[in-house]
Amino acid sequence: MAPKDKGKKEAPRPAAPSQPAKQILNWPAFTPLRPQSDLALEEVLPNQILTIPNLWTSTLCRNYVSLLSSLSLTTTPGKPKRGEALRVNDRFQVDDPAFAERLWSQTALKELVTGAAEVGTLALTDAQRTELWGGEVVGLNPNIRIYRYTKGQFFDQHYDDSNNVTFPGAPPVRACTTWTLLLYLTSPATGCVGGETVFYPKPPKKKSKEPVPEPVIVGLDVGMALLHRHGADCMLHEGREVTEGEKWVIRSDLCVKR
Ligand SMILES: O=C(O)CCC(=O)C(=O)O
Ligand SMILES: [Fe+2]
Repeated sequence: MAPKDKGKKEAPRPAAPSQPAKQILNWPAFTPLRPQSDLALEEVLPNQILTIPNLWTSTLCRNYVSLLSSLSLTTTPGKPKRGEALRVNDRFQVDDPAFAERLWSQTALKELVTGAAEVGTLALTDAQRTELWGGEVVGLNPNIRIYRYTKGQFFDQHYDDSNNVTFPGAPPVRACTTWTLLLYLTSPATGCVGGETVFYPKPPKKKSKEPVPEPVIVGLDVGMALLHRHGADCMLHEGREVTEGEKWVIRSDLCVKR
């Protein structure tokens, strides 16, 4: 749950189940990729916002954008329900456990997040890592969302909720989401202007003389993954308006055992 009374929530998933991925998409292989030793988790705001620059190469991002451009995306309604954030973008959603597993295991994500990589991880004990991710990370949310923002589109301020997820298998693994994953496929280098993801630290109490903290602005960077804590400790955030070109993002979430 997001902090109470402090802002809007992202709209829940539509009730209608997504279509099986195989009927729709043949996701290209994750190639080329940089060697894992070139990649690192970077702290933008410790405990809240982390990035992995170049998780995907620009070639891979370009190939995905050209595939995704052929999909028929749904434009979200301009009028949100009460309590939901205004979001104007084009999106495609699919339940695809196999793709989520590939994105987790066939990129540097799993090794960097779990601390298995030799370089580029955060210097944490196992207990600190469990605390950071909110439990034992088991993979990515199979609910994969693709966003395209064209000129004038944006995602207004909101909090991301935690959701329960069940990973298929024998036995199935019961998990819940704890961090949002955004993978940016475009940036100013591909002609996309604006679209930054902006986080608003909690303002000080009314009587406090503390200054209002500056927002944390994460600019788009082709192939960069952004992870931010969600659920009860989610920061208020938004996807700023795109003013030129197209912003493409793949969204999933880190899942921990429950
Ligand atoms: O597109 C962005 O920069 C933000 C997306 C977002 O906040 C979300 O998917 O919940
Ligand atoms: Fe969000």
